[in-house]
Amino acid sequence: MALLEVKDLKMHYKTKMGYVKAVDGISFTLDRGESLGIVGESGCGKTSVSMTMLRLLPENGEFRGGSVFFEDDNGRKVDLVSLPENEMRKYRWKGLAMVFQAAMNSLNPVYKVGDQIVEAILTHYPEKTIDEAKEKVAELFELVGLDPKRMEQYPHQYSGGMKQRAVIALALSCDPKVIIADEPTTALDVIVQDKILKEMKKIQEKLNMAMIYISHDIAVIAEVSDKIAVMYAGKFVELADSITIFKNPMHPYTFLLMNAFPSTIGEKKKLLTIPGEPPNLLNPPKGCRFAPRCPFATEKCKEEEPEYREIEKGHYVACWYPLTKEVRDNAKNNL
Ligand SMILES: Nc1ncnc2c1ncn2[C@@H]1O[C@H](COP(=O)(O)OP(=O)(O)OP(=O)(O)O)[C@@H](O)[C@H]1O
Repeated sequence: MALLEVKDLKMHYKTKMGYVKAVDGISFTLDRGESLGIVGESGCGKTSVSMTMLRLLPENGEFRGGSVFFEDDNGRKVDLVSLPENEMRKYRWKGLAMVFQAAMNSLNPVYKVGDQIVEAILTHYPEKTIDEAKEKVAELFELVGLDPKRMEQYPHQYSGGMKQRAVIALALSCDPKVIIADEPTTALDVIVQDKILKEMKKIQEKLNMAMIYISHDIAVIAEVSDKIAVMYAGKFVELADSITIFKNPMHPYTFLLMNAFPSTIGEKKKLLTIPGEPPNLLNPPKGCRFAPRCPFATEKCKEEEPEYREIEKGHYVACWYPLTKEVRDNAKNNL
């Protein structure tokens, strides 16, 4: 069984204008040691997916259905969605831990960085002594590339990159099985960003942890993810291993997303544009949500919603007319 199995997850935000359908039927699986990248434009619901999985919803976030099966230490399959809150707490941090967007600001400025992580460890492992917790923090500092002497310092004495490393150490402190990293490095300059991502990947492999990376940048995601899910307007439109996503993107949105940004490496390519704006999630289009912006859409796409289905092994696509190489080559010259 997969470590994590998310099935038809739905969560909508209640607003004065109606319901924002931010998570609208998301399904995927994640094995031990595997990494999944979730990519999509701002506002498509990436953060909402992880918040729904962890059940950290704001007051107006309404769970609307689905399951989040997690394999616990005893090999039991637990649906996190159905657990009472006090049970769920055992799975946050120890089961699934999260590195939030702008996580660097999540360190408390008035406490020493080391003490904050010691406290997290003692909360989840009350049987540990302070010395044992400190020893663990020192190990984690080494692991994320921080000098353990810095445990005695306050957050303002850290650079942005160092704070980010400390937050990663915090996320690792309870030995989670899955880490969800939501744009973990966007506040950092590109070089530091790249370095930290690569190091996170190494740590993930070393500890055989599963990882979910969230980013709007498909190039960043590709570097660290075994498989990639492309999200559009509250839904996954395509999911496959990273190589397949790049070599054989079948959903028009994936194809356009990959060809809409200049690449710093590789051949020079003509840039394609994605016309229009993402839909308003209060009232998404009734057929395929991408149809109004899709250069390949037909009347059927505007009327009927395509099923998200496995087209070839491990390759899921929600499109009435999955792209072939021929269509893509043609489009590169003619769009
Ligand atoms: N508390 C809330 N109440 C109402 N709508 C919300 C709330 N939080 C988010 N939304 C809306 O839900 C949708 C999904 O937001 P979400 O932050 O999950 O997207 P995202 O893909 O993570 O975006 P970004 O990359 O900008 O973080 C957006 O339309 C957003 O405006």
